[in-house]
Amino acid sequence: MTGDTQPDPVPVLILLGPPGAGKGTQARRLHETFGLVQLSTGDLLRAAVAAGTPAGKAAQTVMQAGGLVSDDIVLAVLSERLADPDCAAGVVLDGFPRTTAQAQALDEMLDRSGQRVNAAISLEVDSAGMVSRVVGRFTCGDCGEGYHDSFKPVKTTGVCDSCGGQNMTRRADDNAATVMSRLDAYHEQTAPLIAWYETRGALRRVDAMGGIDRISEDIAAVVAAQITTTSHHAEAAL
Ligand SMILES: Nc1ncnc2c1ncn2[C@@H]1O[C@H](COP(=O)(O)OP(=O)(O)O)[C@@H](O)[C@H]1O
Repeated sequence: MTGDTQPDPVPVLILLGPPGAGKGTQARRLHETFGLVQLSTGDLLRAAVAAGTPAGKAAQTVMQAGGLVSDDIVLAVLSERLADPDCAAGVVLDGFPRTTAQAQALDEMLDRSGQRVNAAISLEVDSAGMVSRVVGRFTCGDCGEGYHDSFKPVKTTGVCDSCGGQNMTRRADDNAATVMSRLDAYHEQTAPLIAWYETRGALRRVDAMGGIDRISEDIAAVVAAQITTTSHHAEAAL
């Protein structure tokens, strides 16, 4: 420990990139490789919608239209989840921050517990190809494995190749019209965060157009360096 009140710093990683860039897939792999907790504000909001909470009811219409949910709602669901004990292992944020105001709020939130963003990893893709990547994708609701009608079909319709589950799910907002709006929201409100983190020396760029395994390796190299740095900081503070 670094003192009576300050816990050791834990890694805080951010995945940046448009819808379809592979943030969810790569965040899941970072969980498997490094034990980092995947915090997806999209998942947290979808859970709130499914549970019919006031936040979920307010978010639902905006999500169906492909716009951005208000910072107040997003910050509330995120900070509640961040307070869970498992997040002390380190987190990978997927889909957050999405605006400069959210990035500032995150810095303030982390600052209060002596933490900081270690790296914002930008998944660099050709945006023009993202609509076809997103429309047609589906996920195993049991193990989380991702598939696509054209690019990665299952061997047996309705059955997960990975775990054998028969619980395939498709997101309501993965239709062409909503994806176009989500891409517009990304370019207008989220893409400026790339320069924002670059200015702060935290940006790491990864080419995310190749095979999933190669991309995972490139991301893992960035994360491994950050985790080493974080533990050195903790040791130096002893
Ligand atoms: N940080 C956020 N700020 C505002 N809205 C968000 C945020 N994260 C998720 N959302 C809402 O949830 C939707 C789905 O987000 P997400 O699951 O991250 O998918 P994707 O990155 O593929 O668009 C977004 O279109 C938006 O309406």
